[in-house]
Amino acid sequence: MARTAALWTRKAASARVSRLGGGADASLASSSLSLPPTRRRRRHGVTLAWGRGEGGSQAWDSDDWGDPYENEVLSRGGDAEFSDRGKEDDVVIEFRDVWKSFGSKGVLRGASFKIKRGEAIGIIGPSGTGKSTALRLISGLVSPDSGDILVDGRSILEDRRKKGTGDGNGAEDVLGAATEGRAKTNIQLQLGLVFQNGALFDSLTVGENVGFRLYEHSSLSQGEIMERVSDSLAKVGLNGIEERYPSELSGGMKKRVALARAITNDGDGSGVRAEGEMVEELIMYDEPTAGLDPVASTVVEDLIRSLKDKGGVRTYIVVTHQASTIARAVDRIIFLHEGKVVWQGDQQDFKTTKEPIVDQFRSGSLSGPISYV
Ligand SMILES: Nc1ncnc2c1ncn2[C@@H]1O[C@H](COP(=O)(O)OP(=O)(O)OP(=O)(O)O)[C@@H](O)[C@H]1O
Repeated sequence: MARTAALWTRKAASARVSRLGGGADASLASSSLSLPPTRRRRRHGVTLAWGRGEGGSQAWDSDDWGDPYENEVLSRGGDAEFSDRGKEDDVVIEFRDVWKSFGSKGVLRGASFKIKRGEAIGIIGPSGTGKSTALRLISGLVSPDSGDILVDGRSILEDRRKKGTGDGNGAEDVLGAATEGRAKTNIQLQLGLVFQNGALFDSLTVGENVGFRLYEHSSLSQGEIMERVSDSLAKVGLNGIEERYPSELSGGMKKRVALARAITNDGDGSGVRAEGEMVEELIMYDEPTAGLDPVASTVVEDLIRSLKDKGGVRTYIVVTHQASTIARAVDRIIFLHEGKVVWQGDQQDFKTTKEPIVDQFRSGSLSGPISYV
């Protein structure tokens, strides 16, 4: 913590200035960055890598673009009191009739699905249908209004009931859990969330960005951290760029750096060791190829696939609109429409299904059940 605090102090002023792009995102960045990153990182226990906002490099996505303290609530895993009831061995994520609104806008409206350990899942569907929200719910950046989410068989609702004071759904309960949960919760399931865009600290070097989690959480020496950083960068095909700054990188490189950050494991969770390396149990990629040219997209798609194939990532979820990413990086597809799962199937099914919503989405036709009016 001290190391990052020093790092932060040294670079905070310029980081704040460089990240404030204007508008709503500026206030988000401002509120996010008004706290030292250590406090924020402790809140959700997931790896946050790519951020929202075209061209922006927000380091942290505070989700509701509101209360940064909400992130405190849902550190995933580990507490001995966390219920194992209902656990299915190979189901790593389960949504049970999940509802989520933002203000008066209903986003998820009874979404239910299961993701098994080892799957390469695509969550697709029309814009605004709640795909990114689903990732945020899994990572604990927001909490459901009703329904439940089981992470590795553990009910977040029950967890919050135990730790909080309310019924597991209300804001008071959330804050109650936050207060108590921070000290008690250990990370058991290694989760990584890779946001849509950069989310690199502009004022930190690539090496400092990639090693950020380790500076925050581990007791590793500087040398050990830099060794892990180099390993992660090598895995994404970016050897030797530790001293560069994000502004010196292309969009595709930034995405790969963010990916390297997501897989740089501090080893304090229960990720399983395989051949001496930590395994990320679940990585979630939010539109990892958005804005990339076709070849750069292929590089990222293959990288996502190869990180799993080589054993560094056990399960992943990709939210994407890109046909190439669906075809190349995904085995099974969950289709969301108007906040519900309307179709699920594998690649072959996706290509051939006559389900009207999927058919329209696939063809890009203006006529059909999907309406943008
Ligand atoms: N924190 C928030 N506060 C207010 N509204 C939000 C918040 N997060 C999401 N929304 C709204 O919820 C809706 C669903 O957003 P979400 O990002 O989950 O959709 P999506 O399916 O990922 O869309 P896209 O494909 O366009 O990225 C959108 O209308 C969005 O503006």
